[in-house]
Amino acid sequence: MMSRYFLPFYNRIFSLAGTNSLFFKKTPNSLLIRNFTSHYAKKASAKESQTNSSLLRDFSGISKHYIPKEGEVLNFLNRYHVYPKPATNAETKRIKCPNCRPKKSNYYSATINLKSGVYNCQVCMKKGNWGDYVQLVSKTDSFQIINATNLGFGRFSFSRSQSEIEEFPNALLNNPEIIENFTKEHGITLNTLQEYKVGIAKYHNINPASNVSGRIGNSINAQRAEEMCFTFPRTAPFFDDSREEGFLDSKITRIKACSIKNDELVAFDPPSSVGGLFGYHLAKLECDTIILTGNEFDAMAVYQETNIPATCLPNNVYQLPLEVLPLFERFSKIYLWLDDDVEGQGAAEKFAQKLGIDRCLIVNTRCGRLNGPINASQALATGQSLLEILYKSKPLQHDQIIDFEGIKEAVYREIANPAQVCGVLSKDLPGLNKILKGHRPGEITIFTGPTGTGKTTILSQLSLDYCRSGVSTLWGSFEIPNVRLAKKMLQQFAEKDLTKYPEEFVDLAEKFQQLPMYFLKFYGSTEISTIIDAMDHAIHAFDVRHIIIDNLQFMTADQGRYIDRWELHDRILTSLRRVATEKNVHITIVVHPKKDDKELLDVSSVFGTAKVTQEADNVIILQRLNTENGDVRLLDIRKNRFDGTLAAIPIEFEVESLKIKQTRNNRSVQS
Ligand SMILES: Nc1ncnc2c1ncn2[C@@H]1O[C@H](COP(=O)(O)OP(=O)(O)OP(=O)(O)O)[C@@H](O)[C@H]1O
Repeated sequence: MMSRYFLPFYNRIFSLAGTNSLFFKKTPNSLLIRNFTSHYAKKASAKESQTNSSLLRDFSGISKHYIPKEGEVLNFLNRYHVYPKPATNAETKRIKCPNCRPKKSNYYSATINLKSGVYNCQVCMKKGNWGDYVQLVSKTDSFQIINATNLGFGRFSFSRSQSEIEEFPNALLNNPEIIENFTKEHGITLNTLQEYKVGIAKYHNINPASNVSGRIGNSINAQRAEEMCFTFPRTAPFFDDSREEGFLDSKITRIKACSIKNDELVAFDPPSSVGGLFGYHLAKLECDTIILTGNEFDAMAVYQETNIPATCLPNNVYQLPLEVLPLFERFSKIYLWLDDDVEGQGAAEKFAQKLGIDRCLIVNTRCGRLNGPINASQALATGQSLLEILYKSKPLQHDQIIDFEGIKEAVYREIANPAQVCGVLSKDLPGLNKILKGHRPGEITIFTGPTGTGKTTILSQLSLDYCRSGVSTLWGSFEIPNVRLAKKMLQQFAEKDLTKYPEEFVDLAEKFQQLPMYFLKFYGSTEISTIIDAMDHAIHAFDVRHIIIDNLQFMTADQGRYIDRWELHDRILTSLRRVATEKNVHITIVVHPKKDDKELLDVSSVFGTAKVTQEADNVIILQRLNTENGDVRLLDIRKNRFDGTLAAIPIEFEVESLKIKQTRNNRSVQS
């Protein structure tokens, strides 16, 4: 299924990022990219007869190289009530033109190819690729996805002036000892560092939450002191109209600061996400190939050894956000060189689909071996030939039918990384890992418990926990407003009552702003089709991997007047199951229990028919028991499709941090 991907939405992201940053006050990002493509088109036309129009047009949010999946075009048409009629062949259908639709005489004047999504109108002569069609049909800016920045958290502009930022590389040059240590440790030369404009500077608000693999500790309070950091600039092209013949240059749009002592401590300046990529300025106009790696060290290692421009993911998590997609449009070949493990290769496949699989090649650092270096920087450090590894890259298979040979490497990878197959681990609740083994994509979790026992509070904490380990998260809070939810989350993030420490808000908000955490603006009763559209969009635009719906009853209030309420819930569960499976995301749904006198709830207490819990992979019940020692709460895992382990964890609540933790000296109780 395909969602509505909007240009208005996309432009909003650009303008949000752009108008507020120091540099972009005069030059919003959208203008910058458009000017860049325009300039590129001018140059390209001199060399080859490229279609300028395709280079000049605005980016629709979907790459022009994107190939729709089987059935995606038809599903989209059905969703928008566009019912195609037969045309000349089975693959092509007649549709109402999205451009000249208002005129009745022009009904069904356009054709669309159900495989490629390419459309063409014989009346208004409008034609375009799948992204263009989606953009035309999805005209209304109804996407209601926001992040902490939109909620008013954090900072939008650089912490210092552009001229100070441009001095960072010189500060590095004045520190030969740092250069020597870096070169020795990573095998990356001073020349490469300079080409990438790497520098050093002091940053104080280092964020241990931004981390790809989540290997770092939890304490965010220990990081208040200033740290000397390497600075890795993100650059974007800039076209200066004022100069004769135009002038194409690049400007620094954002800095990633990374502690010299501990490269897992990271801060972004500005904290809000902005268009621009590390080393993008190295891809000159004539370049048609780029390598996308997982981090700056890999990008520099690859560029140094292959001489092919290499960049890395912008946000330190497995996320290729909409802001940077247009920067890849001009390349005809993109190598995806992410970590050769389950997570990395899963992300590489997803990004290849997003960028267009026909122009992507996937690099496996291990080249099918069970062990060895996992990424480019490790390969460089162990003396491997990066060029040889690059030559062995392979395209992603189109075919639906595959033999064992085709999946052998993926099977090896799963054998070599059993922990990653189990999913992302909770840092706050190790007891939960022992039972559920981890937070896995493609699953549905039903979370229930009596009213007011702390379901939202726990899910807020858990989602934050996974998000800090790099799981991009979308919250659908239909009961409590986003500002209240975000406030609760920020208190859990700070691990203290912020009303007592208001002076810490600014720093914390900046850290929080950098998390891949998004919120649906919908509130109260909302149609499931609207929600699925928004989910699809968030999955495409922000690589969301965890979606929380809190809660099913509020989301469906006043709906299903003509059908049974339980039947409505069944239908919704079927739709959400399909999203979880097809898009490989984890969906957690809060469902209130039936009105029941039972003190101890069980799977049959979940509101609705048995289908609700049958569709679920996990059922977690927050139990509240009145004992002689008072009120006791348990996280009771009553269904676990992954390995069947069932148990209950006694929990206690900390009022200051609004967080739960496993009760001390109290092991989980086997069900
Ligand atoms: N384990 C707990 N022990 C005591 N109080 C808690 C606990 N968890 C949350 N609370 C407090 O209880 C209140 C309700 O919490 P919360 O909104 O998370 O409950 P809920 O189960 O989601 O409610 P509802 O059923 O209305 O959706 C909040 O004020 C919260 O701080």
